[in-house]
Amino acid sequence: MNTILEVKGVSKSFPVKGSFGKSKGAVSAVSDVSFSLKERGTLGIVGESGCGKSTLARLLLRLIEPDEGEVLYRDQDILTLKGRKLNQIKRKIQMVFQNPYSSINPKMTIENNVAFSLWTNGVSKKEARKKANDYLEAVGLPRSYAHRYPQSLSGGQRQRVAIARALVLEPEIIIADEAVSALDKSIQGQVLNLFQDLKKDFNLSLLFISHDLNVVEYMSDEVMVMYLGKVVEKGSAQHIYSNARHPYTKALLNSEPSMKVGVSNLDKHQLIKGELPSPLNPPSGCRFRTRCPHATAQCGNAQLPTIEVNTGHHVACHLWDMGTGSLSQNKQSDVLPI
Ligand SMILES: Nc1ncnc2c1ncn2[C@@H]1O[C@H](COP(=O)(O)OP(=O)(O)OP(=O)(O)O)[C@@H](O)[C@H]1O
Repeated sequence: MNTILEVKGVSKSFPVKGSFGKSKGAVSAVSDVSFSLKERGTLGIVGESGCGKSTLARLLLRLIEPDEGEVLYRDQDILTLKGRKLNQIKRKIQMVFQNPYSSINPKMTIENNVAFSLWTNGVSKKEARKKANDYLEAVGLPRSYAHRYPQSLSGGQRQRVAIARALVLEPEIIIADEAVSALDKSIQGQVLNLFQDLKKDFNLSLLFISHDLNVVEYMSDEVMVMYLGKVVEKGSAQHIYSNARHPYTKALLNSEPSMKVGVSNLDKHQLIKGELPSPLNPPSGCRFRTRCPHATAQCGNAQLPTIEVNTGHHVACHLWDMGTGSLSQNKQSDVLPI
């Protein structure tokens, strides 16, 4: 499969001001992140709240500008583009946000919500409405809903409208940022299946951002795990879920209750030890070292390499082959039971 999007060494810090506007430094939200998304593939991006997932998504859409790095869409660095050329590519990358209650306009009918971006791109009202109705149907909403207002729809139905609005511009990439997190568990599955169907029907490539490991496993061919703005591990979903090598990935997997039928791991459901360090002053070297039960003095070394432990499976940990299996096999004092 060809690469459709390649991200190289992207970083973003936000300046933070204290009282009287005095600078308190900068939050390192995304630090030297690189990955590629394959054409018609799904890359899941996973990590705890605050690890930089949404900042990364906003950087890819150029809603904010990175401090450094490259974002290549079909080999073209979109960070260097301006005007019409940039707009053409921006249409090809669309986003579905977490909250369907705030992301669609409550004062517009559903049809107009979907048609709006076509009007602003110069499509006639008649043509835009026709297309909007086609895409509402594609996401499973009856055409009779077209003249309704968002208030009359459930959360799942609103998210379908948000998906139709993203699709109507005929993108090649959809970035779904916590797109099912605000929905009831019973509705989440339907929306995930909708993404899977649409991906096939419209030849889409998906960047699927979520803090929910079960959701990411269900959706993704490849997975990237982030911690405090850094990539700690990436590889095929199979490698990550069956043979995780970074202590943070292992800890995350151990803290997630499985939703697979017949699997009960609630008894080993554990929280990761310690507090997330402040992104204003992240630890040097491996940013997970302050919470890692295996950390050594070497982990503070700023030049720690990322190691390819298997084809396409990269781990930012020099202890990747310690063979400890999982945190559940460590001393009980290393982990906190829920
Ligand atoms: N505009 C901003 N100004 C200052 N700090 C910011 C800004 N946007 C994000 N941050 C900080 O950057 C870090 C990463 O935030 P981000 O929202 O990208 O994480 P996330 O993984 O998407 O978390 P969540 O799932 O909670 O949204 C956090 O420490 C956050 O407080």
